[in-house]
Amino acid sequence: TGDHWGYGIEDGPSVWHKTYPIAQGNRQSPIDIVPHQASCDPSLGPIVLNYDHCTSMNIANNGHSVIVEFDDTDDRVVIQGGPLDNPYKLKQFHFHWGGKGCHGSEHTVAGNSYASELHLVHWNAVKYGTFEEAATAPDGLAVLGIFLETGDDHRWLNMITDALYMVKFKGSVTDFEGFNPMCLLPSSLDYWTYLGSLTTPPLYESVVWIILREPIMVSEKQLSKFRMLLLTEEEEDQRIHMENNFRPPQPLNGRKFILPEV
Ligand SMILES: NS(=O)(=O)c1ccc(C(=O)N2CCCN(Cc3ccccc3)CC2)cc1
Ligand SMILES: [Zn+2]
Repeated sequence: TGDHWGYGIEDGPSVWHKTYPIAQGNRQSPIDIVPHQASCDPSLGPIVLNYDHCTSMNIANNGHSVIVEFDDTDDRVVIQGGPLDNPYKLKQFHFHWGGKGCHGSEHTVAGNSYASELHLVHWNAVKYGTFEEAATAPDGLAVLGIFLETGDDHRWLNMITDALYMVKFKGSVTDFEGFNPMCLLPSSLDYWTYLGSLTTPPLYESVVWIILREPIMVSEKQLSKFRMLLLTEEEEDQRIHMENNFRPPQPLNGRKFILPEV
């Protein structure tokens, strides 16, 4: 079994529906966010993040992205407020990016895509026993999406990009402890929110999306280090670089993306 999906012509987003029919479901992600078409909901409060006790464990190349995993056995790293009825616990974060000089965000804003997009994946540990169980429930996951725009060097992203050479090959993992993702947040927590799905197989429709409106700035040099990652394993002869690992926007199907009263 294992994943035989990817982002190429043969195995990319346009054929995922053959193995994962939910790809053509009615709450798929990502979407194109058109700010002036957003609905206002004054009852939506601010997002509250509490990442202070950082319990990152490792950084890994899973053949689709680079992922930093957290120890979610404690209840310390949480997101709450906004559209969320419960506190959710941080499980992992990962990135999506483009090729050299190409943009690679998943969500777009009025048709414009950013260079990259960071996803902080949280799960509803109040209602569900495990991440895997939550990942199949309509209110199981909350993913915080942050856009990355090219500009100045991001001083804290270097901690991640400096570790990427250790996880060059698919299937590689290395210790990565004590990283606090608070350092990757923009100055404003203003957000849009909508109900959607995982943007990779199995594409479960289990995600409350919270997309921050303000991007963070990273340098082209930092982004180029993500493209050094390989889709292929160490023992393989072929070396295929990991880039353009993003799904394009999906039909809204009548969904609204909402912003709190500005
Ligand atoms: N781009 S994203 O939408 O933010 C995103 C979020 C989370 C994942 C994620 O963690 N995985 C790996 C493992 C768990 N599966 C679910 C599962 C698979 C098999 C048995 C039960 C649940 C989901 C994919 C992927 C993508
Ligand atoms: Zn993602």
